[in-house]
Amino acid sequence: MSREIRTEPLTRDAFAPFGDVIEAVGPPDRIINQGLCGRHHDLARLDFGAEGRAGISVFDAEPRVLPYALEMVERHPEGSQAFLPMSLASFLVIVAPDEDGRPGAPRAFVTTPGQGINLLRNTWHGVLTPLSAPGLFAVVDRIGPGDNLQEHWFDTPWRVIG
Ligand SMILES: NC(=O)N[C@@H](O)C(=O)O
Ligand code: NI
Repeated sequence: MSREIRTEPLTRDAFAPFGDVIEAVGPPDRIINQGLCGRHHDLARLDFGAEGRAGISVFDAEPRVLPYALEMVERHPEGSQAFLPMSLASFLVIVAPDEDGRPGAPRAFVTTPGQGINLLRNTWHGVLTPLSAPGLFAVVDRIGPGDNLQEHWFDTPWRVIG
């Protein structure tokens, strides 16, 4: 079985089982600030559980290049995790379906500049992978008690190609 994953463009529909695409697309839901700002409202299914709260952190991640060796995926059983780039640049988003507690075949999406993403709670995903510098992202995820990280290391890495 090929261990290659070809990247695909990020679309709302393709990503919906895994999370949300956060972007200003189409007409804004509301015009605010005396008509000088369009609000694209409530774009993500955030979830921090009963014992958690929302936190905002900044990730400064090293850029990766394709082909990219995907050695592991992880997931956060207690909450969602959103990545909002602090620069107009594409980045790689790798997710995988769950199959009886293990990740199935991963999918690799490439965002367009201006897109951010929100991962639903317990969604298998690769760690943050910018494709250019600076790899600066605002990250909205759960702050709270308990272990919110489960990792799965592949016996053989997947090879993500463009
Ligand atoms: N561990 C951590 O905070 N980051 C990862 O969850 C990630 O998805 O990058
Ligand atoms: Ni994560």
